Amino acid sequence: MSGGVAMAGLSGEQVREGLGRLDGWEWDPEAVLIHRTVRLPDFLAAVALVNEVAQAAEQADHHPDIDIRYNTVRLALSTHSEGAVTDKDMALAARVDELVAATAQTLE
Ligand SMILES: C[C@H](O)[C@H](O)[C@H]1CNC2=NC(N)=NC(=O)C2=N1
Repeated sequence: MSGGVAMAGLSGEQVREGLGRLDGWEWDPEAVLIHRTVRLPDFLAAVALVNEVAQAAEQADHHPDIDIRYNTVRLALSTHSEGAVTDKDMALAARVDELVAATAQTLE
């Protein structure tokens, strides 16, 4: 094998195991992604969270699909180059969880 980090798609069991260590993420095996939805007090708070996620994404060179609807942010992670959910998705999801946990206020 040449240099670089192997980034194999995770098995269903591995994805489930990973989700057990995350907060609020769900797996969509048909869409080949994991997703989490966060509700915030208002639109600007939603945009602020997305800005923090954007910084983390740039650092990781891994980028979620992001949907903002007023105060609700849906994040989806998949490794497009692999056509699979990988450890890169799990790692960024864990980072997102930290950012959400550090957010002043989230709504149920
Ligand atoms: C060159 C660069 O590393 C790739 O294009 C990265 C960028 N961000 C990415 N993000 C996601 N979610 N999947 C990818 O396969 C991916 N590829």
